[in-house]
Amino acid sequence: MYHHKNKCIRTNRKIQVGHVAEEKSLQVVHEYSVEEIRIVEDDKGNEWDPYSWEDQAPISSGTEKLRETEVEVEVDMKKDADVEGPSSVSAVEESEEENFLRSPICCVMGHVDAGKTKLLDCIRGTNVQKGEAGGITQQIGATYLPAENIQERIKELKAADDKHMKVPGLLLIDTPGHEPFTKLRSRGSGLCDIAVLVVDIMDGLKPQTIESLNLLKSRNTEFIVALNKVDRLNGWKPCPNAPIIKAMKQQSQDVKNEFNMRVVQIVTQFKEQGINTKLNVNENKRMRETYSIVPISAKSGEDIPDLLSLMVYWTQKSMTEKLTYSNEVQCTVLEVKYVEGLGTTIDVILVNGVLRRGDQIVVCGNHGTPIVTRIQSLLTPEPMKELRVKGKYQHHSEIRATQAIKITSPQGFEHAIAGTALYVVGPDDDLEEVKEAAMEDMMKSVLVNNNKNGSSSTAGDGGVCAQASTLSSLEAMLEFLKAQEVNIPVRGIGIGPIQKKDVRKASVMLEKKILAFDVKVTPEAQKLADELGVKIFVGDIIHEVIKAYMQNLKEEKEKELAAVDEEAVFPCVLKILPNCVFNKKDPIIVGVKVLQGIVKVGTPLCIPQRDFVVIGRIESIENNHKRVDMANKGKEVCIKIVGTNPNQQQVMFGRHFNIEDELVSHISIG
Ligand SMILES: Nc1nc2c(ncn2[C@@H]2O[C@H](COP(=O)(O)OP(=O)(O)OP(=O)(O)O)[C@@H](O)[C@H]2O)c(=O)[nH]1
Repeated sequence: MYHHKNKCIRTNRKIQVGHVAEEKSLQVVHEYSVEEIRIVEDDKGNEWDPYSWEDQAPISSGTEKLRETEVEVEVDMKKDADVEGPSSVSAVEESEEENFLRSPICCVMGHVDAGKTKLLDCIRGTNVQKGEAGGITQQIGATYLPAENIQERIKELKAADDKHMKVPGLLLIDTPGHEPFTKLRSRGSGLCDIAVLVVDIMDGLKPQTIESLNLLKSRNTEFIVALNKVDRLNGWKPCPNAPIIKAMKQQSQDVKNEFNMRVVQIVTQFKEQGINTKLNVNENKRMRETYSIVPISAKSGEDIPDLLSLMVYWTQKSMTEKLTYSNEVQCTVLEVKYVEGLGTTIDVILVNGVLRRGDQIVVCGNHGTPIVTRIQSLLTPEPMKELRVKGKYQHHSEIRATQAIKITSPQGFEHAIAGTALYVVGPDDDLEEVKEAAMEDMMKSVLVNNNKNGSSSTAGDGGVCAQASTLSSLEAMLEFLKAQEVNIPVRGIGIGPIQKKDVRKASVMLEKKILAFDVKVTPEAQKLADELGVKIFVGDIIHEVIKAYMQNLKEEKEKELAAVDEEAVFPCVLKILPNCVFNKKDPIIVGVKVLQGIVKVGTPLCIPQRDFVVIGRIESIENNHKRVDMANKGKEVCIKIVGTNPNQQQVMFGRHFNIEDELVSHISIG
């Protein structure tokens, strides 16, 4: 017996169970036929006789308001006989998993003022754009478009007749176009299955269009170009909601000429970015190689149905695997927001799985500790409304993906971090493991992002651990560390006070150093650090932490060289190889052949032919790009020579010595 707390509807010889997308429509997750059903009883105790339904007019979506009905369905299905479903959703999920598609997530991107919000307003029939501060999108908004609404919008299209909509809807995410919002943009685009790149036909490609394009390219995300504001072409005659071909027929030759000229210009601009595009006049069958351009007006509505239809049919046709619904919860925090009366809430995108009221969840916390709480309420805006816009929320006991949801919890989400994953703690999960996984995931993504954006931290095995009080201060610190003049590679990161586990992590690294910004070191951690030889540089100002680290590095180098001084110098004679002078002055980097003896790191070198002028000391030796400590007679290696005494005159290849001179170990130096 399955207990369906969802709304359901009866149709001829069938009962459909699912989630209500809006008053009159149901996102069907299971359909039982008359033959499968034995008893159906609703929450009022009324028994529904399936066999008499044949004679009744069907009660189906669009004909009457759906009732909040709790139904008990006793189903005579052998394959489901052993399954005890805790709720409607889980009762159906196993049998449906194979062929149930989730709604695609579509991210709307583009340069500032290209018309992203206006486009969404036009699709929804709302006016978010006017309500935004200065008309600028400040956060990522999300809107769910149920299939029924999409079908309504595209019903006039010829192509819609012979296509079947398999996805339950479309989740649209509006991202800000202003420069400071790069992080938000990458957050939104990271979630999306397909994107709409909005380009103003009058402006063409602008810096943030190119930035969005690069994000999409780096993530291999397919996209459609919405060439917006066609109504701004001089002399344009508006044709609301008309397909572009029809609208173009109404235009004068001058308008057509200007349109063609601008399209050619924009196609060329995309080509310059390595992207092939073409107007989507007939169906674009080579969409992966050639991206479609759909000319639209978000103001007067031209070609919007075509754009919607392309988004839906292209995703469901080409991304079946990606869109196949999975029970495993995949959920990302998009925004952390304080809402009057609700406290600090999180807006999440549920990509897969089900969230239920009362679920225990784990979310990454800004101070290094994860937030463990329970879902107090699951809220969605009314369908076709935006999550950002204040209004009435619908309350749910459970929600199946794909959806944008506002979540509240008893203690709020004050320190939750946007852009990180939300985990549900299942009955068999170990809470500690889930907490660790949540924080690990976040740390990894911060480090990967940092490395991707040009950090040198991947160079060699070296690198420090960086730790700060909050995520944003950690990100700021990482920015400083990778600045060209500093360039300190980072191997590990952490948030919050330095504890024993952080010291242990650093102790297994080559450098054994922690740079700590604005955090405390627990006494136990400091004790362990002393035992394990981990150096911790702490400070409230990033520059000072870096300065202390640099100073220590310099002192260590000097100590190393001094230690080498005390060692016996091995005699060697080196010949400079032709075309192998890579740096002419301090540090001199040259390829040499060992003619006599052994060349070792630390060996001071001089030039007998030039009055034994000392050119410096060998700091490192590389053989086939690998660091070595020494090289024997006959070997060809690359050596780096650093000056020994800052007060001495700098020796330079080409001025003080040249290719004919042999380099010889200087036995009496030090
Ligand atoms: N004529 C015309 N104006 C439009 C169209 N689409 C948008 N606009 C106008 O362009 C301006 C910017 O539109 P928005 O929708 O706020 O642009 P946006 O891309 O969301 O901008 P950000 O949120 O700042 O990134 C507004 O004044 C809109 O009214 C269009 O199709 N035609």
